[in-house]
Amino acid sequence: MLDKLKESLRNSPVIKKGEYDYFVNPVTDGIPLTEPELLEEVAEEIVRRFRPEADKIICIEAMGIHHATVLSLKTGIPFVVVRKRRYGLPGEVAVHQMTGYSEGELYINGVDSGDRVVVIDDVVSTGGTLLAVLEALREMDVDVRDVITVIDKGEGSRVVRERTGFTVKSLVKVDVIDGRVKVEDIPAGGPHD
Ligand SMILES: O=P(O)(O)OC[C@H]1O[C@H](OP(=O)(O)OP(=O)(O)O)[C@H](O)[C@@H]1O
Ligand code: HPA
Repeated sequence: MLDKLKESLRNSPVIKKGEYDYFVNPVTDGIPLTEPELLEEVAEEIVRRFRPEADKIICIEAMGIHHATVLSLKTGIPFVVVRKRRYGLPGEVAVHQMTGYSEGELYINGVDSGDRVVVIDDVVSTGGTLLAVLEALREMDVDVRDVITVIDKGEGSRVVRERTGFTVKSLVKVDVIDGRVKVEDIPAGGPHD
């Protein structure tokens, strides 16, 4: 199960971003090469495990977009992208994103009070991105049905659960130890489901 994903993660180079150990992988960076079979394996497993049902999929620029695209094609659920670019459209909501190595603004458009949504991203690490987006969606009275990431890294999913009550559902757990990516299965129906 998820053999392509786990193999690609184990082979991911790790770079330092300041003190942060950053693994580089097609799922999270679109490099070195994003093979359709990997995207297919990831999306198939998300559908099989979590059966997403919603009015909209919400993904976060940039590396949530390719996963949302495949999931949208598979489920027929349309998706909207939380962008790093301000549009100034009526109702736009800006949130401040902080990760383990960067910070910036994210802009939510195309999401309305009462929408039933599934939030998807490539990875949760410190939880800073999901915290900002989920708190904004709660303020907007949006009905968040599921929060899904392909990869669970570090302590971010615990932080998100403690601060928002949402359980982040992920496919695999990774940690960087001595400059190498270690991958653990998350059993289907496990603590993340
Ligand atoms: O849990 P966190 O510590 O917030 O880290 C997770 C976030 O980090 C990356 O976003 P980033 O904006 O850095 O990169 P991207 O544009 O490549 O998606 C990733 O796509 C997640 O959104
Ligand atoms: N790799 C790729 N994307 C990320 C990471 C990482 O280690 N942490 C947060 N986003």
